Amino acid sequence: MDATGDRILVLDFGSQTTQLIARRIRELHVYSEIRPCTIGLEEIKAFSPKGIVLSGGPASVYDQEAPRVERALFDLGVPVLGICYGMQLMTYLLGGQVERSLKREYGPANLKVLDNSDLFHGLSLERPYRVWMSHGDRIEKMPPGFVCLAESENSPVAAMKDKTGRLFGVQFHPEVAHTEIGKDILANFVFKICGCQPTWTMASFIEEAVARISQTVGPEEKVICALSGGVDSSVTALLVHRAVGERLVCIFVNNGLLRKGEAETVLDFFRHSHLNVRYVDASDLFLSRLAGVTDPEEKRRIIGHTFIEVFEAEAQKIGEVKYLAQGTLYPDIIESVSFRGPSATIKSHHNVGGLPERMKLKLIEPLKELFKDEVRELGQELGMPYELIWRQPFPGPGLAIRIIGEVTRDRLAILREADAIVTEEMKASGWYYKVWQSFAVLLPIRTVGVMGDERTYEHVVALRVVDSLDAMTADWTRLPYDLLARLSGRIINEVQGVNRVVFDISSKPPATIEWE
Ligand SMILES: Nc1ncnc2c1ncn2[C@@H]1O[C@H](COP(=O)(O)OP(=O)(O)OP(=O)(O)O)[C@@H](O)[C@H]1O
Ligand SMILES: O=c1[nH]c(=O)c2[nH+]cn([C@@H]3O[C@H](COP(=O)(O)O)[C@@H](O)[C@H]3O)c2[nH]1
Ligand SMILES: NC(=O)CC[C@H](N)C(=O)O
Ligand SMILES: [Mg+2]
Repeated sequence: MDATGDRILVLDFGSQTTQLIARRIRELHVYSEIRPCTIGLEEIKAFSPKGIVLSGGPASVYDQEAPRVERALFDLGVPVLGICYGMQLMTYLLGGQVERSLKREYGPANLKVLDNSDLFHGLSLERPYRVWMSHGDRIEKMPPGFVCLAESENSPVAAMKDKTGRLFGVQFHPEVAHTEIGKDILANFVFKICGCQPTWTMASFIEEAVARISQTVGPEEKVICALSGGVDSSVTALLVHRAVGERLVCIFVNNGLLRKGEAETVLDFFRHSHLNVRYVDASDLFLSRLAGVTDPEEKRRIIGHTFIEVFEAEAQKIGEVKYLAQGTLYPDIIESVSFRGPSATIKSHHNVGGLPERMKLKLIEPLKELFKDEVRELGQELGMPYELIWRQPFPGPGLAIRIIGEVTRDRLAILREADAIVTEEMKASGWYYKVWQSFAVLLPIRTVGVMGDERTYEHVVALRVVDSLDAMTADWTRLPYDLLARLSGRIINEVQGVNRVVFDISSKPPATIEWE
C-alpha cells in the first residue's frame, strides 16, 4: 500500500447515493473507499483513514434494527462527517436528540450558512445556497458541546460541529450534483479538516493496485484471470500482469452466449499482446445447463456457477493456482448485494451474486471500488487502444439475458444476427461510441406479419439503446428516426424468423438496462 497516500473511509448505511460520496472525494484526488457500516473498529483502524464519512440511510435512529457504529468511533481522534442518517446517528450516540419532523424535506432546500470558519470555508453568510435534502427525521437537540453551522426552513440544525472541530454533521447531501456547494463542503472536510493532500491520481492507483496484488499473491503463486475482452477484465489483466508477470494465465471462456465473431476478434486482439491467453470452448456445457431454464435469476446463477467450474478446471490443469482475478466493478456489487440482506438485490451479476458459496479459488478484484469511467481512465493511463477502452459493456451472461425465456441454439442464432446488424449500423452512423450500450433483445412472443403476400408468424426483436454515465441510472437514447428505420428494415429483411422490431423507451430506474 502506498504509505504516503491519504485515505478517506466511507461507512455505508444503505443510502442510494453512498457511492457518489467516495467518487466525489476521489475527484478531489484523495483516495476513498466504501465499507459496510457493520465492519468493526479494528477494521476501521486498520484502514488508517485520515477522515471518516458516515453515509445517509433509510433507517431511523430509534428503529430496533437501526444500523449503528460503536460510540468509540468518535474518540479515535479522526475527523468524522455524518451525512443525513450519519448525522442523526452521531447525534443519537453522543447524547443529542433526533425526532420525526412534521415537515419532511425531499428535494431542494435553501441553506443559510451561520459559520463559515471550517466546513463552509469560503462560502457566503449573506446569500442562501440551494442544497438537496431527503429526510423525515431531524436534529431536535444537538449533542452537548456541539454548535450549529447552518439552518434551513425545516432543519434548524442543518449542519453542526463539536467543540474540538473534529466531528461534523450535515442534514443535506453534499455528494449529489443538485447541491451547488457540495464539492466545496467535501473539499473543506477533506483538505482543511482532515488535512489530506491531493496526491491521488489514476497513476498512483495503478502503483497501489499492483503493489497490493504482489503482496497478496506473494513471490511464487500463480494467478488466473477471467478475461472477456471487455475493458474491465483487460485492465485487470494488465494490472495483475504488472504484479506477477508470467505467473499470470488469462482464461477466455466461450460460453456459447457470445456475439457474432466475438471469440475470433478477442483472441485475435490478444494474440498481439504480451498476455498469455487460453481459450476454453465450454459452449456445450453452458447451453446444456441452461436448457429449459426461463427464470432470469436462475439463468444468472447457473452461468456464474458454470464459469467458476470452468475456471477451477483450468486452474487444476495449470496446477498450483490459488487466485482468480476478475474485472468486478462497484456497480456490479451494489446491484447484487445489499448490507441488509437479499431484499434489495436487483439482479445477481454473474461475477458477484452468481458465485457459488464454496469456491476454491481466492478472488482478486482490483477494480471493485471503481466506476466504469474511472476504469476507462485507467485504461488510458495503461496505454490501451481506443476501441478497447471505449468498447460498450457486454455482460458476462451474454446473450442469455437478452433472450427472454429459454435459451436455445436457434434463438441464439437469431439474436446474434440481429445484434450484429445493430452494432454494424451504430458504428457506421457514428453513434456506437456516443451511447452507453446498444443491443438487440429477443422476445418470447410471435406476431403476425405479411411478407411477399404471405402470412408470417414470427419473432419480435426489441432495440435497447441507452445513455448513461455509470450504469446506475440511464435514459433511452433519442436516436434519429432514419437510423431506427434502417435498423428495423435491415433486421426484418436480413434475419430469418423476425418480422417485427420495437424500440425500448424506458429509463433506469424504473427499468434496468438489460431486460433480465
Ligand atoms: N467470456 C468470459 N470469459 C472469461 N471471463 C469472463 C467472461 N465474461 C465475463 N468474464 C469475467 O466477468 C467479469 C465481469 O464481466 P463484465 O462484462 O462486467 O466486465 P468486462 O467484460 O471485463 O467489461 P465490460 O463491462 O466492458 O464488458 C469480467 O471482468 C471477467 O473477469
Ligand atoms: O458482467 C456483467 N454481469 C452481469 O451479470 C450483468 N448484468 C448486467 N450487466 C451490465 O451492467 C450494467 C447495468 O445493467 P442493468 O441496468 O441491467 O442492471 C449494464 O451495462 C449491463 O450490461 C452485467 N455485467
Ligand atoms: N437520507 C437519509 O439519510 C434519511 C435519514 C432518515 N431515514 C430520515 O428520513 O431522516
Ligand atoms: Mg463484459
